[in-house]
Amino acid sequence: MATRIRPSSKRCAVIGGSGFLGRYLVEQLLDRGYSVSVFDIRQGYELPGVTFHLGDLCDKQALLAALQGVSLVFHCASPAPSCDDRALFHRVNVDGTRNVLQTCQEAGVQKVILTSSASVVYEGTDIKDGKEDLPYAKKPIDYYTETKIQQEKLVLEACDTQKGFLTVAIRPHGIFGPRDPQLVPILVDTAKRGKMKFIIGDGTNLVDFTFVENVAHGHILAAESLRPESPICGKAYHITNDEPVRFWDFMSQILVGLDYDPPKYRLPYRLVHVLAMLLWLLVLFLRPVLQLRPTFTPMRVALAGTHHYYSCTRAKEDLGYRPLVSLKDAITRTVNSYSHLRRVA
Ligand SMILES: NC(=O)C1=CN([C@@H]2O[C@H](COP(=O)(O)OP(=O)(O)OC[C@H]3O[C@@H](n4cnc5c(N)ncnc54)[C@H](OP(=O)(O)O)[C@@H]3O)[C@@H](O)[C@H]2O)C=CC1
Ligand SMILES: CC(C)=CCC[C@@H](C)[C@H]1CC[C@H]2C3=C(CC[C@]12C)[C@@]1(C)CCC(=O)C[C@@H]1CC3
Repeated sequence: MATRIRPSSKRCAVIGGSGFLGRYLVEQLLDRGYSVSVFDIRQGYELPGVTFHLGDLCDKQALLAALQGVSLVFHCASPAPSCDDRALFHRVNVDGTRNVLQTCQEAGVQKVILTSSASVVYEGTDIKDGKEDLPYAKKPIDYYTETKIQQEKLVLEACDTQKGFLTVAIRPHGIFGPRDPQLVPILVDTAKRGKMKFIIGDGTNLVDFTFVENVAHGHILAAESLRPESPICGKAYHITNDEPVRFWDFMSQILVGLDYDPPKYRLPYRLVHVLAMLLWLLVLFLRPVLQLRPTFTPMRVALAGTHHYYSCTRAKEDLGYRPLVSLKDAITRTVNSYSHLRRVA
């Protein structure tokens, strides 16, 4: 019979710890004196004090081995939203998360912190100062969001204070910062292809973009506040920069910071959305013979042309959360870190 190592409160595991957010989480945890194991399908970097366990989170035996002696688990692994593979999202985010919860219980883990997403309530229409009690989206904008909803429900429903198995979900929105493989690279690539000339809508829609260090900080506060008697058990928390910004101002600041021209011509939101829907239907129709990846998907157009910002009052009250880095400083640090993507004259 295998012997179980007694969990220590400063020993934690980060599932998805090789990824963008995961690595910041690992760095902050080390700074706070935790010993950290990373479980991921790839090893993204090397860092003294971090042990890597490579495997798929759907594989119970691999995960069980990585969770020995661990009392606290952060689960921030997911296929990238852009991959558009329904079966993969379901296998990893839903079945895989069920496996994470069962394996954590078997390994004697006491606390699970899930990285969910504020988009679990977003349906492509305006959300202004959205609170956590908004209902889950009935028509999620994509498969990624559909499975993030199911994932969050599984994790929050597994919370059982009697058994000492405690869970909480963090819902960040629009994470950005140095080393992000998504937001700035997509934006620069779009600009290089001459497709960043247009503002969709009137350009006044407000959105949350959240600096990655603030998101990691919110996760650690949640972990350290999670106790059987605390009000946070089984709840979801928005973590944002608490400074909603005009979507197009944010994009323009990054572009100008990297010497690209900001978008200046206005296009009506409804028109662009309908065109993106028609294009999407065409892509689906042609899919058996031709794989096309349009820049203007209905989901992207909705993200670019609607308000979607969220209140983080609950996190401030229950977790004592305050963003560590302001939006202004976050943008400066991010732009400076992407000097290799700067426009060459
Ligand atoms: N980025 C954002 O703006 C937002 C992100 N989130 C959530 O935050 C979390 C982290 O996002 P982010 O850091 O951007 O994502 P990343 O893709 O950078 O990190 C996720 C990590 O998980 C790994 N992974 C994927 N599938 C598996 C698997 N089956 N088993 C083990 N590891 C796996 C990935 O490997 P590989 O790279 O090889 O796939 C990657 O290393 C996700 O849950 C995401 O849904 C929520 C809101 C906004
Ligand atoms: C706040 C939030 C949910 C951010 C998510 C990040 C991405 C979804 C964005 C990163 C770059 C963005 C982008 C567009 C849409 C949203 C992003 C993919 C456009 C495609 C919107 C339409 C355009 O004119 C081009 C934009 C390129 C960058």
